[in-house]
Amino acid sequence: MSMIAAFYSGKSILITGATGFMGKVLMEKLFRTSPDLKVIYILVRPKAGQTTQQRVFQILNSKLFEKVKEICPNVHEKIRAIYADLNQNDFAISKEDMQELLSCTNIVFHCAATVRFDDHLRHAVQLNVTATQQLLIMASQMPKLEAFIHISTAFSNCNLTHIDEVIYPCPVEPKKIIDSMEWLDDAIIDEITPKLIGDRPNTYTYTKALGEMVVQQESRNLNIAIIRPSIVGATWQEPFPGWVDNLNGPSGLIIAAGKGFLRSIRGAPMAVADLIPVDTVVNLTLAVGWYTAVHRPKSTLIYHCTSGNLNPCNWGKMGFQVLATFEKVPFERAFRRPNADFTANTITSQYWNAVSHRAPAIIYDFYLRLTGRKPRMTKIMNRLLKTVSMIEYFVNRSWEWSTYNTEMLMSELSPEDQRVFNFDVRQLNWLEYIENYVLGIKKYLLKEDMAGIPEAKQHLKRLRNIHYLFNTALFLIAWRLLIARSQMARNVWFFIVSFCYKFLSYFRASSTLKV
Ligand SMILES: CCCCCCCCCCCCCCCCCCCCCCCCCCCC(=O)SCCNC(=O)CCNC(=O)[C@H](O)C(C)(C)COP(=O)(O)OP(=O)(O)OC[C@H]1O[C@@H](n2cnc3c(N)ncnc32)[C@H](O)[C@@H]1OP(=O)(O)O
Ligand SMILES: NC(=O)C1=CN([C@@H]2O[C@H](COP(=O)(O)OP(=O)(O)OC[C@H]3O[C@@H](n4cnc5c(N)ncnc54)[C@H](OP(=O)(O)O)[C@@H]3O)[C@@H](O)[C@H]2O)C=CC1
Repeated sequence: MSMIAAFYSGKSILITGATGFMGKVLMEKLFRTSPDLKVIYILVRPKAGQTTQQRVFQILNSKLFEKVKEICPNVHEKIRAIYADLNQNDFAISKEDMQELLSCTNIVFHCAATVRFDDHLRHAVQLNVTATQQLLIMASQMPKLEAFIHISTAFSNCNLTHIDEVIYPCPVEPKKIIDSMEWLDDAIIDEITPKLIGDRPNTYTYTKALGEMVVQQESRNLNIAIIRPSIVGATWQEPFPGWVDNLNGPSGLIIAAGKGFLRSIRGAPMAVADLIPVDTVVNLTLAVGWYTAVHRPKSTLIYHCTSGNLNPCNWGKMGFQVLATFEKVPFERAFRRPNADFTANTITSQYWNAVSHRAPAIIYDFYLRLTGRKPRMTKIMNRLLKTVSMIEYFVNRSWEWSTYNTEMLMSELSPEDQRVFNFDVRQLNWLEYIENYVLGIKKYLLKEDMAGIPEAKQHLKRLRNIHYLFNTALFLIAWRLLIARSQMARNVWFFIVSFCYKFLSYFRASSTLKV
């Protein structure tokens, strides 16, 4: 019997960010392994015209929850969706709901965050710092609380190259930042943002670092742990391989490469691609919840959930396998044949951006205009280039994260728990994982049917022929222009033509002699 699964039985668990990528996998695993848990409270806001109940209904009826519904048929009754907006005071939770949360919650998993790299500092602080502070204040009023697990990111200290499982202080105190966001206007915040984030690349990593400081400062006598995952990718094994439902991390770029939009990215092929499957993160999170509640460590422990030091894979290997998978299972209706590569520096990157990204987009938009349709490719390309520019920081560097606490926890688990809550990334076969990831993107994100693969392959052949035709035409035009202007080019041309003529004549003569 799994001790961790047994621990969650009968518990009331509060999850923030349950509608997000990681939150859904966390809920799924909890229901599948501990169907006897009492209730999962989730803080949800209405979104995209859907009420909180409709959102929960949609999640429970998704493919991700198919197994859960077999194991825990009354799962609908065990989820309590509480209307909440983490941007508001007291999260806009009603008095009755707040009372229930405070009096019943045993474990808190705080996953909610804004993960946008370019978020305005005010908003990023509100969600990643102030909301964390408020949740901790709530937690301190929960008499039955056994553990509070905060999800941060391994990149919260990406300004360092070696990162230990400790909290690194930021120069300005989070409380001062929170206060100043209340009275500074947007223009001033914009002006001071680069100074505040310093050598971090964006507001996301900066506010996640502030969030960790808040956790440390507000911990009081709570049992707290922090988990720092690196780049979270599709599921490795559970509930099935390759599940992914958003464009964050590499997923959006894999689509862009598979559809032929992304042809080059400035990156270091030998840099470590510190990807970590979402089910691995969730398994560690649940193990940490158990360990923190049962063993009550004296201080707040931080767990790195990374792959680089235990089972490294680099961007070159990853990109190569992504491209190899496109050969077997191409995406439908590609714009161009998938053929992306890493470039080494800014100059070559700008060259390829002009030649391989902007120029084809302009030509295609010209074609759309000619055929009476609305041009759209330049807009798509500009968006893609913006995304790429934000991600480049992470594909040009390698980091070393120590994993003492994570390895210590692994050794504390029983063999059964090590199997059911496996977070040993050394067992991960990267090539298999990446292939399943690409397949998962095709199935669950793009919702493409496997039956369409022959047609997708046929489409790629047509694109290849168009490509050859276009290049030949381009070459002939360029050559014709050159001949018209340069005596030297004319001489070369006549030399080649006469050489070919002599060559052919020789063969014709020798074949006549043989007869
Ligand atoms: C030697 C070997 C040779 C072989 C070579 C082969 C090489 C070839 C390469 C092949 C394939 C590629 C393989 C992988 C490449 C490298 C990937 C690197 C990924 C690295 C990620 C590192 C992140 C690490 C950070 C830390 C991790 C975390 O903690 S948090 C999680 C990460 N967070 C994010 O990823 C959020 C990123 N997103 C944003 O910040 C914003 O969305 C944005 C700034 C990107 C865009 O903002 P904007 O306001 O313009 O747009 P938005 O309103 O958000 O969306 C508009 C439309 O764009 C779509 N969208 C959104 N995000 C993405 C995305 N990431 N990619 C693509 N498209 C995206 C969105 O859906 C909207 O579409 P519509 O709804 O249709 O309008
Ligand atoms: N994905 C990754 O690569 C990594 C993620 N992390 C961390 O993991 C955690 C989860 O990330 P992930 O699941 O990928 O992120 P998602 O963007 O998929 O999910 C974010 C969640 O936060 C919720 N949320 C955001 N704003 C509010 C709000 N105002 N009120 C209520 N809820 C809100 C979202 O709700 P809604 O659906 O309503 O928008 C959603 O449920 C985050 O803390 C992130 O920093 C760490 C490392 C890597």
